[in-house]
Amino acid sequence: MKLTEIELHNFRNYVDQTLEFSDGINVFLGENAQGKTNLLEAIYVLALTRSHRTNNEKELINWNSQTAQIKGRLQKRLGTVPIELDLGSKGKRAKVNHLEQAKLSTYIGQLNVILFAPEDLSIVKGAPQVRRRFMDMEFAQMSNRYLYNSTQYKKILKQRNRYLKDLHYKRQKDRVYLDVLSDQLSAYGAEIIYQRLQLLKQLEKFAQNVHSEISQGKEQLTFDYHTTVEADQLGSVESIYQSLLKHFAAIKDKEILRATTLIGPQRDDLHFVINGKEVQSFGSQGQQRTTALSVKLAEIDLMKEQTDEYPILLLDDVLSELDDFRQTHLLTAIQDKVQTFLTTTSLSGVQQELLTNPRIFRISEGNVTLAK
Ligand SMILES: Nc1ncnc2c1ncn2[C@@H]1O[C@H](COP(=O)(O)OP(=O)(O)OP(=O)(O)O)[C@@H](O)[C@H]1O
Repeated sequence: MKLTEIELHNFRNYVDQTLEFSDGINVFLGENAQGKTNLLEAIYVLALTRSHRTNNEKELINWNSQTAQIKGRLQKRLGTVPIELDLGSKGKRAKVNHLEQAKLSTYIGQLNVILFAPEDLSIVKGAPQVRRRFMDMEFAQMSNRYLYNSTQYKKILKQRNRYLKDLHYKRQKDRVYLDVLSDQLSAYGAEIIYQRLQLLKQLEKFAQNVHSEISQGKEQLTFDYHTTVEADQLGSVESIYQSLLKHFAAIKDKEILRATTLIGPQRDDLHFVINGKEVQSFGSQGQQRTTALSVKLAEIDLMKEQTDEYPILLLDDVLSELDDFRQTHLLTAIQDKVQTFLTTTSLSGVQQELLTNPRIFRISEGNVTLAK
């Protein structure tokens, strides 16, 4: 899938702007606060009807206007598709092929995007819940079964935690109901852990390729899923279920004392390992950034497997996070695969002669000129 053209009316600091894009790499180049990210945001909003930067949609509309409009032309395998999003005080209106869509859900998905912004570094550096959230969000998008299991799991987890509190504070005696909840939680938990492992295996394969390419084969990235389930019990849903049940039985008193559930997928973590060393603890800043980027870029391949079309890639201020060598390798690794849009204040670290057919837009105070 490619976005061949975008037209903006009163979107942020763009009153009337039309841009035609390259199939490969498109660069929005300029000083700070000139409107680079606004362009990337416009593409994101066109795709998902909401911004990655703000929940207040009024901010997206130019200060001197009441409405804004973003139009895009998509090149898909089956032909050209015009899409359009209108923003105003009465809400959003979306069109596909000039036809207004009754529901935004039929519109979203026309243009698939993957965004990588500096905040995504927290997948590597952040707390475990960031990684669990990452897995849950990604895998729920890819698998209805995963979404179902995690919804059920959360429901039962809530009940179980409430019951543990009752046992703790109200000194309730009936532990049989706790066993029932432990059994249900183990069943859904086992499904989740098993599916995470399967999907992580696929993601790891893709991330390994990207990482190896960016680091020129010097670094091998592997994933390590941390869970209380013993390594030799991870092979099937049934054995994970049995293991969780056994652990629940063993820690019953402790859980009542702490009044909360102490094991399960909501406590697991994902560790990233480069050449045998954990990146979170031992990786350099550059390695941590490359890892986050590799994991994010691996989603491109997973999405392609899923939807049969490549998404487009948005990179917000990512180059400055990488050394010159990795900047060039990142861009050459992705340029023939996926249409890319990136914002940067400088391209001096990139060997531009290695880019095929890049289009470089220079942005200054909301004015766009084609530099190449
Ligand atoms: N609703 C709006 N109407 C008009 N101008 C706006 C609106 N929202 C933001 N701007 C202007 O957009 C500019 C910021 O643009 P943007 O966030 O794209 O910067 P940038 O070029 O990405 O900079 P940086 O490199 O610092 O991130 C600011 O000058 C701001 O005043």
